[in-house]
Amino acid sequence: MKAVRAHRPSLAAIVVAAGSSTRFGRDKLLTPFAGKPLICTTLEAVCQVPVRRLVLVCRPDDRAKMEKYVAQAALPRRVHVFLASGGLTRAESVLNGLKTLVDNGASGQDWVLVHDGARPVVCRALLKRLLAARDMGDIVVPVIPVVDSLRRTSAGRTEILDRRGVVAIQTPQFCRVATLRSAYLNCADSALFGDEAALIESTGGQVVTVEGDVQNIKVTLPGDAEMLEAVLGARAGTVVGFGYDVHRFVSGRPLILGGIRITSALGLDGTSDADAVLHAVMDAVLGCAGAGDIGGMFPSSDEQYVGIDSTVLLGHVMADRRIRRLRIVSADITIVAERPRLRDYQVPMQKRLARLLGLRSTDVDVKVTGNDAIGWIGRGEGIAVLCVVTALRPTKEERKAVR
Ligand SMILES: Nc1ccn([C@@H]2O[C@H](COP(=O)(O)O)[C@@H](O)[C@H]2O)c(=O)n1
Ligand SMILES: C[C@@]1(CO)OP(=O)(O)OP(=O)(O)OC[C@H]1O
Repeated sequence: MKAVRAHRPSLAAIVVAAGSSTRFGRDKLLTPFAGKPLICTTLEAVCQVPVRRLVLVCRPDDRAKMEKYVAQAALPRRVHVFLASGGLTRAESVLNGLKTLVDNGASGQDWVLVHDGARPVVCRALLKRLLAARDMGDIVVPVIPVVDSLRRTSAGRTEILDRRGVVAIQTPQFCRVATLRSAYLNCADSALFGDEAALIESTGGQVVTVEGDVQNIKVTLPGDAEMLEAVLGARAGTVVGFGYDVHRFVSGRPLILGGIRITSALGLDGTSDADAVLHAVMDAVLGCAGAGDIGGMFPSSDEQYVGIDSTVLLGHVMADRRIRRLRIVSADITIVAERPRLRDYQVPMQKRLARLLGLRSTDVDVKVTGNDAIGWIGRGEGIAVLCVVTALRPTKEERKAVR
């Protein structure tokens, strides 16, 4: 989040994410959809065109979480992200974003895309249509035709509305920084306007429309969650990664599995804390990206890994560029151990793993089984863990955008 020096016209984005999610029922922007918090998907989507400065406008209470999600998002290296505080209205939030943009070196001649944080699937083709129409008016907006019949309801009575020529307005809305700034300066009450196009038009500016995209949905109602998952799933390909790990029981070490301390007379031997569950999970995650294994990433010959907490290693795996580009969708784990009894730890492990992987606990399954007293596992000499992780691979467009 460092300052950028002013230069000839460049592209910026303001993403407004300071709403209260009242109609959705929980904080939709921080909720994972198809394995990624919604806001990360939106930020990645808007950066499919060469954005240099990106202002994320959020509620002051969400600032720390948003900083974390910005760091998690797979954004191109050219993008400098700044956070701004939201206001009481959308207009106030956009104005705060605009001030932050200008304070961080954007010039009036720069171009800005103002986008709803809750529209995570804006496609590159739509962004390019906006950029191509930049000189045709004062602000460019995407629109889609209204296909349903319309009625206005009031006090129990309804009246038919003529839908001919009626379009629904989407975001991003695209204009010069100076155009947006002067619209705010010249408008008595910007809160009266629902979007930037209405505001700019009210001060005499010309609005240009381009074709929007029906998939560019604004996640608003609880039912939109399924629609969003379906759109994201349809756009990406599923990949599967498999992981396997074995560690030997020894005395004098704690037993840690899935990031949870287990009551046991014996622990597992290893360079690290020997958390075989996390090791199998990490290998499965890496497998989804074709990124090798943990032995290659964290060699046992390297002293820095002696006694290391495996949740720290998982943090490194999740922060790897190749992994950040994926959407981890599910993890299915089987622990093969004759003893100790692990049944009571299944749910705590499931919850811990879900948090570490950024998943809902229903997307993680932890199974435990013995080995019918057969062989080395049956004799209680060690344990084995198997794990399958599924993930969505980014679309070709997303891969091109993040180098
Ligand atoms: N270390 C273990 C192994 C098994 N369990 C629980 O017992 C069930 C039956 O185990 P099998 O060895 O017959 O597959 C298994 O589903 C687990 O619920 C356990 O708690 N700890
Ligand atoms: C976790 C690492 C870290 O050096 O070591 P160990 O704890 O020995 O675990 P193992 O699964 O045998 O090897 C993977 C290593 O990356």
